Amino acid sequence: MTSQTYRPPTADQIGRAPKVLLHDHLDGGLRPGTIIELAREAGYEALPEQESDKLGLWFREAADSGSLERYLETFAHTCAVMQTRDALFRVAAECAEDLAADGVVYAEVRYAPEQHLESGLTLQEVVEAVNEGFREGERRARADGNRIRVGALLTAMRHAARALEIAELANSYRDSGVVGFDIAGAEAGFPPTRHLDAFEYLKRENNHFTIHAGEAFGLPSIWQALQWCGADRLGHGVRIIDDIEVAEDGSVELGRLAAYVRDKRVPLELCPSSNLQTGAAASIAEHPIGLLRKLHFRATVNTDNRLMSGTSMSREFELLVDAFAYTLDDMQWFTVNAMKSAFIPFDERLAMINDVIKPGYAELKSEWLFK
Ligand SMILES: O=c1[nH]cnc2c1ncn2[C@H]1C[C@H](O)[C@@H](CO)O1
Ligand SMILES: [Zn+2]
Repeated sequence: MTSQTYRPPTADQIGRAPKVLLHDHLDGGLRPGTIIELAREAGYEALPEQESDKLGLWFREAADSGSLERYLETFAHTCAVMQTRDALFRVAAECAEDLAADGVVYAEVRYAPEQHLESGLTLQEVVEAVNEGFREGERRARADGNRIRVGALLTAMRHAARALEIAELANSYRDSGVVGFDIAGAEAGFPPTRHLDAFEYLKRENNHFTIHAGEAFGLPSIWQALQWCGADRLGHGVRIIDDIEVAEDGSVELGRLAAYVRDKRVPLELCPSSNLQTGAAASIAEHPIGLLRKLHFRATVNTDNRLMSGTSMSREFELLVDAFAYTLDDMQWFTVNAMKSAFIPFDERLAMINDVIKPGYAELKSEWLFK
């Protein structure tokens, strides 16, 4: 065996590798057992299953519909049990704990405050409960020997009309735990420009935002998100592939928009498993991430909704390693891309890359020498 031999990272190494997560929904990542307990406490009787394994399976199967609209229907159950301060605190704390146990060192977790007002909480109370939960989860992780930092992204629902209000909310908490803004929900029929006032406001405030675009709808959505709204990153953005042509001889031609996205280093928050469920890709092996990585787009790997996809950051990387024979160097590349694209200040991103991510991968990459 020479040092040139391909050594696929083992599942254990993938688990221990430092990982960075930019696209994860708080209401898409609850533990099934927690949903059942919270539903009992809240008197919510519409859960389709009462046993946690069965409930987890139900979410995965119900989300496996091939349509974003039907996929989104499953969130009615998670949002229903996230209506009190204690429930939000618990879900946020467990989220940080679960991510840290999976080797995630930095995460931006998003949710839509407007979906958590049914029991009388104010928008501010929602944000504060989630922030306190994240801090608690960070502390619990530390007690378990794991290190993680979690920032919140506030999402506005694109079918609703509260985007400016939520953008103002995000801005008012920018120094206390909220690192940016997003819009989510059904994409077809709800173009990003519908919320232009929110994006223009955030730009005037020198604040950061990402936009779900190019998931269920194609290039026009990506184009609007970037050129009309000024998004810093693209949530998914996977359909940028429609603007890339690969000829029979393997030569590649980028259209104007794809060239812009690559030239400007626009981060793509790719979510492979989620895309299989909503129909944006047929299999992991056929997922555009393979080509986008080869072409050096600023691609990142994300979970989207751990509950609905039955996934984790480690699992997403395991699937990619199987499909594309990725190495620890590839994993490091995706992870550094993600850290470069995070919404926290430059000096913190740099320290994360140089003092946490690179040493973590160096340690893993040298293990074969001592076997
Ligand atoms: O992948 C997605 N695309 C669009 N919207 C999504 C996706 N995953 C979750 N959402 C929605 C449903 C949640 O209730 C909301 C806030 O997290 O965001
Ligand atoms: Zn999403």
